[in-house]
Amino acid sequence: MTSLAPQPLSPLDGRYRSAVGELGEHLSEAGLNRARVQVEVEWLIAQTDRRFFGSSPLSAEQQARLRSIVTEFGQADIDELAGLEATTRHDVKAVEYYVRRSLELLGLDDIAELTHFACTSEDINNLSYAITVRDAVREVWLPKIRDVIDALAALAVEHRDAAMLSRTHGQPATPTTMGKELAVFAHRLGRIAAQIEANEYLGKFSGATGTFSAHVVAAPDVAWPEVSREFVESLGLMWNPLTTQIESHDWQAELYAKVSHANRVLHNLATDIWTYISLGYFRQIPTAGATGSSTMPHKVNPIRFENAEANLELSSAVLDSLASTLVTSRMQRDLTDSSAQRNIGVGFGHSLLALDNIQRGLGEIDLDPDVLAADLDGNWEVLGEAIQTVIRAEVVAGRSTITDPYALLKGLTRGKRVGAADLAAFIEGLEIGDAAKRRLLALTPGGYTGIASELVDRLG
Ligand SMILES: O=C(O)C[C@H](Nc1ncnc2c1ncn2[C@@H]1O[C@H](COP(=O)(O)O)[C@@H](O)[C@H]1O)C(=O)O
Repeated sequence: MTSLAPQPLSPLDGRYRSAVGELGEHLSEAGLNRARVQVEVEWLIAQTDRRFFGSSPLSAEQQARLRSIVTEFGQADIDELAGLEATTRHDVKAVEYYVRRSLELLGLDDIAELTHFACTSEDINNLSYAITVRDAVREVWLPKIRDVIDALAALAVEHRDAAMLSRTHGQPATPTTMGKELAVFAHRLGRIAAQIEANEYLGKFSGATGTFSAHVVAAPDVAWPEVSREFVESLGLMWNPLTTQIESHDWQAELYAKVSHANRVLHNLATDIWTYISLGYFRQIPTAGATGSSTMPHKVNPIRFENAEANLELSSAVLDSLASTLVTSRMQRDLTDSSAQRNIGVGFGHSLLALDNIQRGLGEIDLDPDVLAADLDGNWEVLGEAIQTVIRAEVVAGRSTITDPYALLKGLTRGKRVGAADLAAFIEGLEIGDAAKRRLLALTPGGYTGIASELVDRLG
């Protein structure tokens, strides 16, 4: 048999590449290496700007040329780094050699020894992860979830007044509107997205065990913590002053817990829409040429929502695992974080894929008002709550002497099918005020939605 290898093992890099490829800009091996080069280059510029060890500030042109190795980082550089790592067997050392070679090519060999100066690998790695994860979240994941929230909000407004039977415990319950139910999800996801937007991205830059030992022995008079803080902040990150060799990764645990939370709410949305489709509330718009079932030609399956469900579970499994493992490291460091962090893109990739499917799925469903109306019309007993509540108010107001209205309505409706005529006859016979009676007689299941429609208007 002909060998098929090498092939991508992950579907994110195979069939789903087009949906999640944008994340690779940041959360791939190449994205990480480019950020590592950026941190090394910026550290060189920061040191020369401060004239460390008699060095001179680089000219604007020299700085621009140095920074261009970051902005023009491409396949040739990826390959060169792979070649260097094959020798060093140390990924960050390979980056250091790559930067040194770039300095040579730029005629800046005199500052070569400032490359990676006083740094441990984690000084470069933690800043690179903070940069790449921040950019992936802000430039890719958050815009996508905002697209989904916008699509949900638009559907909520569209179906603002579409009365729908509720189901609590799967049983017919006080009606609502489809718009209000979709608005609940938009509201929940909006809150979580705002929390994710506000997540902190911390960075440490303090040497082999977080003590600035090498820094101080090389230059005792420099205010190293201040230099470190300024450098970390210059990368748009928040300075972490107190760590072991590694950044403590608490910001990552916080972020992944929030994204995982968003995943679970999205999962709830996906399974609810799936259920509404199954009830016939939503029709799926068939795509020309597409097949639902390989054997049952009539079918249009809710595959967008089922794909999302599975990928949200996978994403949360990865992100929960990262959030859990990253906050522990034996004594001053072990390398488990390094191995685990290589899967950050997997966690975000499955979530992004699910968001893409939900977004597409939301664009392929049509509400069927006739099914909603028929379901409401078949469940007049849900008005039992309305009637017993009005009777209570009438009793308190002195217009009725009915004792235990709840029991009265329970006797009429519990576990029974009650039609419009039954209820009308029951209401006619009630000892309550005329206005209340008229209000109850005018009520239908579809009209018993409270202020569900107006609640949709509360969406920002
Ligand atoms: O500044 C340092 O390097 C400090 C050093 N600890 C290390 N810190 C960061 N990276 C390290 C460390 N050790 C190994 N490596 C490199 O990690 C890579 C692990 O490769 P893989 O198992 O493929 O994920 C692979 O490239 C390894 O070479 C220490 O001893 O404290």
